[in-house]
Amino acid sequence: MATEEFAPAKINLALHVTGRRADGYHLLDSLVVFAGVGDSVRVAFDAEPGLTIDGPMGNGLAASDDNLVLRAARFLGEENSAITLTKRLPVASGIGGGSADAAATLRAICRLRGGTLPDPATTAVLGADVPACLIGKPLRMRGIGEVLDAVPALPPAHLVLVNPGVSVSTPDVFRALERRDNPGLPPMPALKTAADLAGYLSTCRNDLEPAARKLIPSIGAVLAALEARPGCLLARMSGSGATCFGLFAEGLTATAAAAAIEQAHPGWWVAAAPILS
Ligand SMILES: C[C@@](CO)(OP(=O)(O)O)[C@H](O)COP(=O)(O)OP(=O)(O)OC[C@H]1O[C@@H](n2ccc(N)nc2=O)[C@H](O)[C@@H]1O
Ligand SMILES: Nc1ncnc2c1ncn2[C@@H]1O[C@H](COP(=O)(O)OP(=O)(O)O)[C@@H](O)[C@H]1O
Repeated sequence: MATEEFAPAKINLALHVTGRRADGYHLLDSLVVFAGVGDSVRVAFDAEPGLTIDGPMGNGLAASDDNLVLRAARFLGEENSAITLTKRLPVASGIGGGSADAAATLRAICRLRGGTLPDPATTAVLGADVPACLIGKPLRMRGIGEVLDAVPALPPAHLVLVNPGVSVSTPDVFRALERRDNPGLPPMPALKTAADLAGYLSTCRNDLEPAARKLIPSIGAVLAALEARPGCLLARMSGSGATCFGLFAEGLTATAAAAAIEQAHPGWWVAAAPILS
């Protein structure tokens, strides 16, 4: 008995920091989508228990007890699962790879058991991004990540994701914020085209970007490389960085932009993928 689940990259198309709780966690207002690039998690109940990590980004990620896939298995009381994680997303990069892996593990275990998924809000103990990753569809994320609302259908659009090869500590970025009382997302009008989506996003922000850019100056070069590509409608940082996305209307244009950036910057991680609906 085994099953495999896709763990798509989480992208914060907009991320406003609107306050701070007494426990230090930040209140967010974020438009979150998922991209057609990600890790894979394979779970088996009838094999030697443990975690095996492979894939191009597997180096440097320990298969230790605190790995989010093992924490997710323990959350469901299935610590004796055999799990293989194929890591394609860069670690600590603002696209929620660990949270996506945890959510994929929860989905895989529930599928194997033939049971229902846990209430997403209860999974926030695994990480603030895990509830959103468990739903895996475009949504508005508030609270510290546990308040999730559906958003009107987004138009078809493509992303080019670029990471300069530098990992970022999420707590360090939150600590470096100069303001924590910013306004929330503006109301979202009907968005029919990718250009409409870019127009709306241009009225939004990623409030973590200035702090992240101070810590990782190469984020500026990543944004400039995306903005310089033909067809790039808008470029922004995702999450606490350092991964940035460029928004494109056409898949072929996005693929061409990704190829050009990869050629010019061999040390960067680059991927082109559609926004999942
Ligand atoms: C910033 C975001 C935006 O989606 O994305 P990433 O950059 O991680 O992808 C998330 O809120 C990150 O979620 P996640 O990575 O699951 O965070 P957690 O493990 O729960 O928290 C890591 C640390 O970040 C800080 N933190 C996290 C979430 C939040 N709303 N406020 C915070 O202040 C806290 O210092 C916490 O100890
Ligand atoms: N399966 C996993 N994949 C990635 N990171 C993990 C995993 N399990 C634990 N971690 C830890 O979680 C931290 C955040 O990783 P990640 O989710 O990739 O960050 P981000 O949300 O910023 O993209 C890292 O410091 C990493 O060591």
